[in-house]
Amino acid sequence: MRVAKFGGSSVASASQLKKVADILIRDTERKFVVVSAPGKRFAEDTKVTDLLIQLGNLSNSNEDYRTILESILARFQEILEELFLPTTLVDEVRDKLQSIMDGETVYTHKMDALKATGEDTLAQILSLYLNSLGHPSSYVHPQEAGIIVSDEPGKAQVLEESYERLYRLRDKEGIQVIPGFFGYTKDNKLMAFPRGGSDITGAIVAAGVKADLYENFTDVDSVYCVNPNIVDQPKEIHELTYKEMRELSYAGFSVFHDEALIPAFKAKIPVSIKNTNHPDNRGTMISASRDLTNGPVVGIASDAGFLSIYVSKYLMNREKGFGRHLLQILEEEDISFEHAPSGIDDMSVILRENQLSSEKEAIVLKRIQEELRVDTVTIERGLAMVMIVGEGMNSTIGVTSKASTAFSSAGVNIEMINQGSSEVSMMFGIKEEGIKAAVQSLYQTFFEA
Ligand SMILES: Nc1ncnc2c1ncn2[C@@H]1O[C@H](COP(=O)(O)OP(=O)(O)O)[C@@H](O)[C@H]1O
Ligand SMILES: N[C@@H](CC(=O)OP(=O)(O)O)C(=O)O
Repeated sequence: MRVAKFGGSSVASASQLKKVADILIRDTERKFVVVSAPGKRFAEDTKVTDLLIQLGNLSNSNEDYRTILESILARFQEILEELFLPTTLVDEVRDKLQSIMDGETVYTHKMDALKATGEDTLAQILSLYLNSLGHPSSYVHPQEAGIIVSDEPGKAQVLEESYERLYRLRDKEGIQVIPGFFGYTKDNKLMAFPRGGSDITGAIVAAGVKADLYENFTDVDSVYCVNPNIVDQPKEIHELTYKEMRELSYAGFSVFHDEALIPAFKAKIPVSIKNTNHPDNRGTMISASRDLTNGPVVGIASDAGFLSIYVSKYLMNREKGFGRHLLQILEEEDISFEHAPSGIDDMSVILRENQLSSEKEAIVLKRIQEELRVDTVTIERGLAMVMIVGEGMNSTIGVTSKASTAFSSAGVNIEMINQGSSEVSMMFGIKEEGIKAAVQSLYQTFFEA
């Protein structure tokens, strides 16, 4: 039994949905389907989720949202018409969006409820379409499926009890279509996962129903060893371990959500990344182990939007509780951190830039100065993290020196190295403007030399 998740690009239009139906019909093992909201049909297009967020923002600021609302409804209308399905669903969606914006109490978190409407509507459309083709299918709402999550709007996390509830879905007949991207709290509040979170729903459903395989259908033939938007036609990766994929996704391989690896990993379900447009291509298989035949480095990921808080204080190494106190200040200001490399008299804390608004920055700087009596505290924005990943990499001599040479030949200064805390990755902090040159040079060094 398999779970197939189709991303936004795979359900962006009626012609894409026809490919989805073909894939499902071809293999009766595909009993569970998780879908995203319609994504981009062409490069300059806007994802339905982004339109829904714009709708929410306009409504919150009491601005005219009619044009956006109509363009959202038009996306669904067009799909329904081209699939020869009744368009009555469009009126239901209009009423629903309107009632969310009017603040009906059932939708406690307005933005989450609006965002969820994209996947919720698409799941209903796909189920209607499969039935119209003569393949029995049912739409299963996440609440009915039993996807129970924490009360964290826009960043919900699944609760353990969901898995047992989901297991009951195994007995249902036909293809079950579940919308991705959201679940419900114990007290029935709709909560969305982080952006890109339909991958997470797919992994949760796969773990819950104890699937043999979780297939993640997208718009690329495989996971490539670098982001294809940085290097043209990079090499494909056919096998990855959970650990490798988790690190690569975290560090910028947006093809699969990093938080989707854990449920699959815990339940030991292999994940297959496939292209909806070329479903017969091999794709990428992610599992607990792989043959270590293709060199120590399997992928190079990069992500921008980080900042570093640098503090120095003479004899910091002898001051008990310094690190704890620094991190406690961040905790008390509701800021999460990503990395914290340290030296004898200094320590840096790396955060995502969106964690620290300019108001919060002033508060944090003041608190660090006053409470920790540091010699220096500075904040550097505009940083990027470049991660090279591979099982066995840290036990291979010379990887760091090859990587450093690649950075220097690209003319990119390394601001920070974090090596060794993870068994499978090495991370370099650089200035954002160096990303492209650094990744291209690393690609040449590890994959083309
Ligand atoms: N290393 C990588 N390998 C493959 N795709 C990548 C990689 N890094 C970034 N991507 C991007 O991820 C995209 C697919 O992910 P996403 O847009 O979330 O798809 P979907 O619409 O299926 O959810 C690709 O089109 C590609 O631009
Ligand atoms: N539609 C949501 C969730 C998602 O997973 O989308 P996609 O499969 O297009 O990445 C988003 O855009 O964030």
